[in-house]
Amino acid sequence: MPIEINNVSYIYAEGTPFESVALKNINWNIDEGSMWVILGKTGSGKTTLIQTLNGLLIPKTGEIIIDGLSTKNQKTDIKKIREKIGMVFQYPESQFFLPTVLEELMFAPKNFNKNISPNKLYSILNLIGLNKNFLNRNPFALSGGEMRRVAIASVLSYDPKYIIFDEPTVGLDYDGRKKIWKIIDELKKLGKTIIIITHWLDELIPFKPNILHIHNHEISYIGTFDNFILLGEDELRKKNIVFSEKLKLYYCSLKNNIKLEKLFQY
Ligand SMILES: Nc1ncnc2c1ncn2[C@@H]1O[C@H](COP(=O)(O)OP(=O)(O)OP(=O)(O)O)[C@@H](O)[C@H]1O
Repeated sequence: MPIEINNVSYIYAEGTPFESVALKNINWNIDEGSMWVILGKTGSGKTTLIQTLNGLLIPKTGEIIIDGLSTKNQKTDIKKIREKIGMVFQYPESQFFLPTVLEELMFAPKNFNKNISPNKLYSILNLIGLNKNFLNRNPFALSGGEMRRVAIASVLSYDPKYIIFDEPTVGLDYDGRKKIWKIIDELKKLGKTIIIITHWLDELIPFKPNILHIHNHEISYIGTFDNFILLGEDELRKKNIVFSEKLKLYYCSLKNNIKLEKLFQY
């Protein structure tokens, strides 16, 4: 199993008056090439969970194993884990710190002692839909959508096997969101394992990712996309999921076994 999360709990500031429980008894296996979405209302523990995956946070209770490497084993080289798990943060500008896009894209491979050929660089630019001229641009002087795509490119530059997206489409218009979902679709086709935090479930209908729903820091649902939707509007409202018109239509198509897939494509 490429990623195993075994009975993980996480408490911030444990043993102090500021103690705050973030995760309780999380058990989750992530297969290679699979796609997952993590849902849950604000404060439920989503960010904490993804931060435990690449060793940014080490749980005291339970264990996380990435391709056989435990994040809590003192002998594990945490850099090896970080190289496998790319994180695209919610606010891309928080990831940038160099004056040009080219330097941003070259930084991580250098850090992981990896070469990135010009061809590889151009294929990444092609995938994210930006031309060569962007390489000389200041990353802070790009539009929100362009910044988001450069942030994805900087993660792709070191070719991680697993890619985590924290709210990848937040703040973008329809066109910008569509571009991001198309990139994610390409990455899925390339065999990457993809984990996404989002609140907009209806945008994910074309992908039908597996769902991990967290409520009060515990897993309240783990399973397929369609079975989650089939829980229905009332049950999903309790899980803080907005049952949009699009989700309602999809729910009806599932209930009545009518194929409407084409309607939901980008
Ligand atoms: N650095 C921290 N110190 C103390 N408590 C924290 C810290 N970070 C998060 N928490 C608490 O842990 C719990 C889980 O937070 P987390 O950020 O993982 O939730 P989330 O589901 O990602 O929320 P959001 O959707 O708002 O990003 C919350 O109660 C939060 O207040």
